[in-house]
Amino acid sequence: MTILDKIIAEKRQEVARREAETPAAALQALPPFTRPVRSARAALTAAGSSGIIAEFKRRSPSKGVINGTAEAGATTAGYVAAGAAVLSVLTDEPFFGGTPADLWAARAACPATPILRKDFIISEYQITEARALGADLILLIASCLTPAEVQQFSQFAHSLGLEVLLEVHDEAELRSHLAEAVDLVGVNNRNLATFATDVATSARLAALIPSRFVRVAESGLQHASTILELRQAGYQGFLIGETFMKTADPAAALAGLVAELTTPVSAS
Ligand SMILES: O=C(O)c1ccccc1NCC(=O)[C@H](O)[C@H](O)COP(=O)(O)O
Repeated sequence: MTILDKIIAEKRQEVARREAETPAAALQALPPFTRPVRSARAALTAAGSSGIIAEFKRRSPSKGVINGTAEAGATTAGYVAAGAAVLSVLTDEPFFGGTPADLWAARAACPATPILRKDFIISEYQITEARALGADLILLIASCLTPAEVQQFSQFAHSLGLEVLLEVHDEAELRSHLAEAVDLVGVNNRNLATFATDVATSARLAALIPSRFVRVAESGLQHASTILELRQAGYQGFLIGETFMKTADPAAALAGLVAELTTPVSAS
């Protein structure tokens, strides 16, 4: 059993529990359910966008504790001030130490910035929950879903006004799961079964993603030079968690990266 199998098995129990506690109708009655959605597509493709999707990530199965003290509202507000185009907030508790309350806190602190609910979506209930928590887009992971589920969940997300980021890791997943209904396509450089991370994965798959989708490179990104290379390859979004969160000041780490991305290379 891989870690992903374990995450999904636990997620099925968690979702059943949450749905029994708070039915979808109750979520639909919460004020954020009808708030205007901010478009991640628009934020990533706007002129001058940093393209950075800055992630609030306390811990992970591959790295253990990354940051045991950061608070979601303050950290995401710092990210926005430092130039993040989009925010990502992990809401999985057992494996990542995130909570739905983290998403609430980020939403309250950053009303104008698109927020990705980063979780392992396996049911429409979680998409309704994402909307009620104040998210603007959801993640669908190809390796956890059938192509038919990607289609169904994308259409359901759109019916709630949410955008969809489809995550793939290789050519086969891209071929089998890419659906017209998704808005952004992310290439995860991390193999979720083995944790092996190689940024060359994004470079390899770039040309296979039709340009009508916003391309997002995910995981293992550390250096401005890598981001500049991936921009050349056609990427407009760069999902980064650990590189920022492992520092004492995640927002300052992001500000440093943004400064490097915008500093012209000297001709000497
Ligand atoms: O990060 C993990 O160890 C992990 C393990 C199993 C499933 C998902 C996992 N990560 C989720 C992500 O996609 C990353 O949080 C995201 O792409 C940011 O990655 P990084 O910049 O390397 O923190």
